[in-house]
Amino acid sequence: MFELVEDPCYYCLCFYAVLVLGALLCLASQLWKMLKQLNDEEESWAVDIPPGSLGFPFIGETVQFMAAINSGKGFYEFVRVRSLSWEDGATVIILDEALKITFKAMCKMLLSLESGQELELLQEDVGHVCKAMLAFPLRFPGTRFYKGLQARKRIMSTLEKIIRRRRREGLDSKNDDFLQHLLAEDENSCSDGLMYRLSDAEIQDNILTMIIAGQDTTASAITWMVKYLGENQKVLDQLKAEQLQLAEKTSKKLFLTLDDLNEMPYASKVVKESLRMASVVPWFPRLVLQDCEIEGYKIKKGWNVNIDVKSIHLDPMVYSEPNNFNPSRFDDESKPYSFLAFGMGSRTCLGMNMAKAMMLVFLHRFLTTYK
Ligand code: HEM
Repeated sequence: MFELVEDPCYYCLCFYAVLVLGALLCLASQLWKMLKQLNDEEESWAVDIPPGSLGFPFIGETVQFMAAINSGKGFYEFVRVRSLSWEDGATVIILDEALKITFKAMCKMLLSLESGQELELLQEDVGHVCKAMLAFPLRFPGTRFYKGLQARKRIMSTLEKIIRRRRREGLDSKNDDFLQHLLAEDENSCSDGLMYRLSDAEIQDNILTMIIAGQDTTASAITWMVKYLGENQKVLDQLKAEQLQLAEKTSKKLFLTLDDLNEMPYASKVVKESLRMASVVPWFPRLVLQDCEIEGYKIKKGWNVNIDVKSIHLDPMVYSEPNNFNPSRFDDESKPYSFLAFGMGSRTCLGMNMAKAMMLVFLHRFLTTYK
């Protein structure tokens, strides 16, 4: 008969092994919980945080930072590659970026609003209103049209608050913008009793009209301009030379001035040629006020007619080789009524100069800052 006698050391070993395994499992589960918590927090914040990476848990981007310090390029390289998100080779949707730029510029000019939550909410709501303008007018919750109406109400109440704030601050406040001028005109018209006084609702409506008329149009003009430049290397080279030369003079300034814009003769022609080819507003509807005849055709009073701008801009009788992007065609004076990008006559675009300025500033920054 044998009796199995086990070595007490064997029990000890097993006991320690179980203990170590338990401790490892415990550690792993704690680590897992922490990582999950970090991940959840990151996801819940991801909507609001700036683009880029937070790096690894705990150590962040310390390794990359140390590598940059020790590299020949110096530590600022670490900041540089992270600050210009357009530079990381990612796809840039020009229209989206241009919409942000033009919205900001418009709000600054109209309301001196440059950043903050009010601006962000306004931009979102203006987007809803623009979509609703092209939607089927169904006033049911959930439809695009309904969302646009709700967004318009919110915009109006934000503008109302801004107007009230302005009136409280007094009209001699530091803001020199469109709203301030409208309010000042209003006060004057009240005191001399000669002019019609705009109600606050009319002022709000005017401001929203300007934003809608100016944001999308200018952003799409910028987008077309970038496309045409991308397809025409010679034009791009000539334009870049002009802008780099100007940049030498303006590099110490924070802002470009009107005088600087006047020193961009070639860029101005690039803007004009882009507007000609793109015809952002391709036709204008008009109501015929009296019977008339055009080139032998009788046009009756009361008819709706459209002025077909695109056809005029691409007519070979008006512009030679109209499908070629050639800014130098504007070296010579254009034929009368041949350039209709901003309309003509009493309804000419009110924001024409602002739109041209936005496009020129965009070109300058785009060509002197990015490849
Ligand atoms: C590249 C950008 C732009 C283009 C192509 C453009 C084009 C036009 C055109 C073609 C008209 C005349 C429509 C017609 O005759 O029926 C017009 C009118 C108008 N535009 Fe612009 N526009 C641009 C930018 C702007 C900006 C930035 C603003 C505001 C700051 C603006 C405000 C207006 C207003 C208020 C009218 C109506 C004028 C009136 O009916 O008396 N536009 N625009």
